[in-house]
Formats: sequence, C-alpha cells, structure tokens
Amino acid sequence: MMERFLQQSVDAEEKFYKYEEQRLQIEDKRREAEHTREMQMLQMLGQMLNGLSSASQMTAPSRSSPSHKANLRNYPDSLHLNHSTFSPPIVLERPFSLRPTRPAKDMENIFQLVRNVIPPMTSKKHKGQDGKIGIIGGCKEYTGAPYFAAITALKVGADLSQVFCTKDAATVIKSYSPELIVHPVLDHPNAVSEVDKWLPRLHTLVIGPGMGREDAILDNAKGIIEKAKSKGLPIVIDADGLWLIAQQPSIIQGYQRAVLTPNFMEFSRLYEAMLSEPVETSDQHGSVLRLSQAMGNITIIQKGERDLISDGDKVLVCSHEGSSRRCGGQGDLLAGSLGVLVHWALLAGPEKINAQNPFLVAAFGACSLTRQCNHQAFQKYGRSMTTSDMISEVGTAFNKLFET
Ligand SMILES: NC(=O)C1=CN([C@@H]2O[C@H](COP(=O)(O)OP(=O)(O)OC[C@H]3O[C@@H](n4cnc5c(N)ncnc54)[C@H](O)[C@@H]3O)[C@@H](O)[C@H]2O)[C@@H](O)CC1
Ligand SMILES: Nc1ncnc2c1ncn2[C@@H]1O[C@H](COP(=O)(O)OP(=O)(O)OP(=O)(O)O)[C@@H](O)[C@H]1O
Repeated sequence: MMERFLQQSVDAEEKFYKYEEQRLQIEDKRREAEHTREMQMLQMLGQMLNGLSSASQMTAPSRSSPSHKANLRNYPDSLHLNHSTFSPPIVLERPFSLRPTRPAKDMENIFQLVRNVIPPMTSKKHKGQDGKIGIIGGCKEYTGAPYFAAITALKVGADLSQVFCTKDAATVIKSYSPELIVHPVLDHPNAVSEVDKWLPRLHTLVIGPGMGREDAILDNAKGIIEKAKSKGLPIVIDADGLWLIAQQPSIIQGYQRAVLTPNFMEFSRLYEAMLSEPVETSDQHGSVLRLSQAMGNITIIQKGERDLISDGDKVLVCSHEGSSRRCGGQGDLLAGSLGVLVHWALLAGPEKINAQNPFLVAAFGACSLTRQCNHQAFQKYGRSMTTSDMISEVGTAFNKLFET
C-alpha cells in the first residue's frame, strides 16, 4: 500500500517535471527565434553602417573552446552546451525578487532550472546519493571557514561532508560538529596521496576556505587539484584556493568543471594575473566575461552587491535581496552550497536544465540561497547577525526559494 503510494508520488513528480521541461523547451524556442530576429536586424544595421563607412566592421569575440567533455565521470552529457562559436556573448540581467510584481520571465526560467535539479526525496535512496562533498581547507588560524562550508553543504542536502585540513585544525573543527568527517592530512608529507584515496568517493571538491597560504600547503592543494582534474571531479575554488590560482592560473585554466568564487579583491588579483591590467570597474559585466574567457571559459562568480556569474558566454546577475551586514564567512556558506548544487546540476542532465551550462545554473542557485539566508538572518538579528545565524536559516531559505 505504502509502496504504491510512493510510486504514485514518484510518477506524479515525473509527470510534473516532463510538463515543466516541455514548457521550458517551448519558451526556449521562442527566445531562440527572438534572438535570431535580433541578429538579423543587427546584421541589416551592420550592412547599412558599412554602406555609410566602409572602414567599419563588426567583430565578435571568439571563445577559446577546450573540450567541454573531458572526463565526465558518470554524469549525463551535461556539458554539451549550445554555444555558437561566433555569436556575440549574451548578457542577461537577471535581477531577482520574491515580490510578485517584479519577476523577469527570464529570471523565473533560470530559477525554475535550479528547482528542476533538486533531487526528489524518496525512501529508495542510500546514504551518499544526494551528495558527498569534500572541503580542502582549515589550518591553525582558520577553523571557522571550512566548518561553515562543510556544514552548509549538509544543510543544503548533501549526505556526507568531509573536511581535509591540517593536523592542528582537525580537533577544533571536529569539536564544532559531530556531523563532519575530518581528516588531519593537509600538512602530512603524503597529503596528496592521502586525499587522492578519498576522491573516488566524493562528488565535488571545494578548495580553499581557511586553507592558509603556506607554501607547503599550497603545493599540496595544487597536487590535489591535479588529481581531481584527472578524475573529472567538479571543483569549486574559493578564498586561499584563489590565491594559489592567481599565482599559477594554469593549474585550473581550461578546466570547465570548475567554478571560481572571487570577492572583489580576489577577482582583481586574478584579473591582473590573467589580463595584465587593472580591472575595468566601470564595466563589471565585461570584466567578468573577459576573465572567464581568459581562464578558458571556466564559470566565475564575482561576489558583491550584485553577484555576476559568467562562463565567458553569458553573464547572469543575481541581485536577490540580502542585507547590509557583511560579516566574515558568508563566502564560505556560498562555497559549501555551490558544492552541492554543482553535483545536482550535473546529475540532473541537460534535459532538466534546458541544455544550459549546469555550472551557471548551480551558481545562480547558490548565490540566491546565500543572499536569502543573509536576508532572513538579518531580519532576526540585525547588526549582531553572524554567519552561524545565516547557516541556521539554510533550511527555511531553501524551502522558500526552491520548494514552494
Ligand atoms: N571564521 C573563519 O575562519 C573565517 C576565515 N576566513 C578565511 O580567511 C582567509 C583570508 O580571507 P580574506 O577574505 O581575508 O582574504 P584576502 O587576503 O583576499 O582579503 C580580502 C580583503 O579584501 C577586503 N575586501 C573584500 N571585498 C572588498 C571590496 N569589495 N572592496 C575592497 N576591499 C574588499 C576584505 O576586507 C579583506 O580584508 C581565507 O582562508 C578565508 O577562507 C574567511 O572565510 C572569513 C571567516
Ligand atoms: N554588498 C553586498 N550586498 C549584498 N550581498 C552581498 C554584498 N557583498 C557580498 N554579498 C553576498 O555575500 C556573499 C559572500 O560574499 P563576500 O564578498 O562576503 O565573500 P567573501 O569575502 O569571500 O566571504 P568570506 O568572509 O567567507 O571570505 C556573496 O555571494 C554575495 O551574495
């Protein structure tokens, strides 16, 4: 009886997703047609301008296109993106508000894509299926950051969160929470092979929160990134992981199964390292687009008043209402939730996300969630709000955004 009931709810859910898929496909076709019309008009305009001045020429930035398909592990063919090599980059403004009067249709569509990737809750699953996330970080000075990232991953819905930190940090992190699995290996002489043993049992790696910047640890992080890349493991890089990338961008350049999450300072360092000039602050969209292209179309989230998300082809803007409180650790919450959403977006496959880039969908979801947690916690605690208060809001914020 119970089984039949469960089967019926699974069937109903599948029907719902099918219907949603069809609706999104129709919407996508409509937008493609609109886009084609706009391109034709632009071409006509270009021809007219050419007639006026023979010197003028329309150029479109070209994408470097390293294989999207390298090392896909067991995921569906989710990185086969519908990019046209010569089409100009699309810049999409997607302000987000829960207020019914403002939602832009495009924004609601991408939001629906995030909802589509959330795995259904059924009694048929075993531990681990909804996500096993590894956090590389945590040293003597910083024990909070890896904890924030790891506990957030669990609260978003991952089944297991494992922290790989230095020996000094392990007991401290463990004492914050019995839910976390903590490995004191990051300053071990065989750190890379110690972590490598665990990689086949993980779905995503989050590298950097509270990792510190000691040369030996950065070297180990580099080795771990190389091992993860060779296994096709999705990687989120934040904080001190970004410090490492700014010194040696080639470690991650062209690996499109990575997301970088720089704050303004981290973004500036990366930008200068890659483009040998200061960030153009008056053109934030252009800057994030250019940096992603220079990195080989890796997804980049530039965090700030508005989060700008780009894969070098599109720019999404998440300006979901947060608050004016900027306590440390909010970026760790973002990194942990992103680790889970990246796994879910890849697992869902291209049909569920309308053949969009799964890393963009996951990034948009994680930014919206972080900002919603910030908003809710600020309503309760105002100036005294801390990141732990935000983490307490993950469950309700997630339900409000994605499950109602
Ligand atoms: N409780 C903890 O253990 C925490 C540890 N953290 C760790 O601390 C380490 C260092 O992180 P930092 O972020 O300080 O590293 P950085 O050395 O990159 O410092 C960035 C600095 O830029 C400033 N900044 C940020 N946005 C800016 C903007 N828009 N304009 C101007 N200045 C801006 C910040 O005040 C910060 O001092 C990392 O390992 C990080 O993970 C942080 O995650 C915070 C919480
Ligand atoms: N001015 C702002 N207004 C609203 N939200 C913001 C603002 N700045 C950042 N955020 C939000 O806070 C999240 C974390 O960004 P932040 O810049 O604090 O990261 P960080 O400095 O890396 O954090 P951490 O303290 O964990 O190292 C971002 O995803 C963004 O959504």
